[in-house]
Amino acid sequence: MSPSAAVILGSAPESFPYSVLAERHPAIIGQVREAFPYGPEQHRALDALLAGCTEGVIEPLPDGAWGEWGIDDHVGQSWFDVPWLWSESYFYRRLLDAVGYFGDGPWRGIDPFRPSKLAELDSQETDQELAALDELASRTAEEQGAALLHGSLWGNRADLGFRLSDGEAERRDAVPDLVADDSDRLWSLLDGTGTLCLIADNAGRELIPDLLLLAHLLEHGRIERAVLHVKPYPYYVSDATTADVVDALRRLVRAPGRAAEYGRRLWDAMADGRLSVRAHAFSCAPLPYADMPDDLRAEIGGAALTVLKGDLNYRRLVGDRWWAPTTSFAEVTAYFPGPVAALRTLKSDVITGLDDRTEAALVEAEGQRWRTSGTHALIQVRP
Ligand SMILES: O=P(O)(O)OC[C@H]1O[C@](O)(CO)[C@@H](O)[C@@H]1O
Repeated sequence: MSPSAAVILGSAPESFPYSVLAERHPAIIGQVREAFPYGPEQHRALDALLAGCTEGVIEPLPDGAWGEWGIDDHVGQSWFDVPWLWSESYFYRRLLDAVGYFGDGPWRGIDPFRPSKLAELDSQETDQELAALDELASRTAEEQGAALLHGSLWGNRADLGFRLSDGEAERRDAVPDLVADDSDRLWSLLDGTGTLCLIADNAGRELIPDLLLLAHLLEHGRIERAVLHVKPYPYYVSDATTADVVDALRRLVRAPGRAAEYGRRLWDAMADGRLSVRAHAFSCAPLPYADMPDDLRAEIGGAALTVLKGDLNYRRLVGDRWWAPTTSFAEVTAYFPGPVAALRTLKSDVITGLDDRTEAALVEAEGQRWRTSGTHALIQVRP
């Protein structure tokens, strides 16, 4: 029998999910309001959303949207009483409606999070991270691959340093930064044949290292093709869309040093089809990947490996549930149509696949803070 556990809701005061619904969402509304010179219509809609998201109930979406994603089961319920994953996702959809993103007016298609994404791309930290590529050039291909894999992993914390993994340091630590590390297994699946699907997470300082990793894998013949799955519309503040991929590639090709070479190779790979971008509607669904539609299942099932980046994708991959931390990652991902890897820094309560000793050491050192602090990460693979 496949394992099961209770779905995470946002209803428990003091819990992390509750704080996201009660505090983080109102703060995001405030930031979006500040970012653009919206008119009275948008301000009124944002006011209504602010009141609704903390004290109201789930309401129908325009044009009967989300019928296939369970909205009829939730209309009339408090935002805090439906699955947290569903409620958060619904918040971003409602926010886009409020600012006219899907409307017929002049604000159609304007990403309310674009200013913060661009600021990150333009930051000094991004300059420094790209400059690190010059130093990396003298390393072996394996060392470069390991560094870029870790860059992509820790980029999920927006704290990228192209860290060459220091195995010694990790053994010295009582609680390792990396709480599970299947990277050898991951490399063994990249044998040069087939397609890698990379299901991206954030734009800016996470997407840049994701792209660098893809450039390396293509250049060194570890994969034949890559498909980068991004969001069809802005989501969870910084999630990458096609426009963000374009911005990141333009940033790379204009950078000094080796970064531009990586950018140029990716640009060429886009032109000849070895790298493509996909923005499937289900990428913004409020549901776990276990519910993915048949066309996506077939597409992903044909890949040599699918890599899911980030915390939200991890929640959707294993199911946003109160798993016991030692629940088998292989069992909860058995439904996934093909080999799958998760690269994630830990930013929410969900966790699977830990061994007893690691869990005990984490709890001993930090109570339950390790689950949400973003200071730990994992690489988990189910071949
Ligand atoms: O960008 P990531 O790694 O997907 O993290 C986003 C995470 O932040 C949260 O929105 C909480 O703040 C989680 O719901 C989500 O899992």
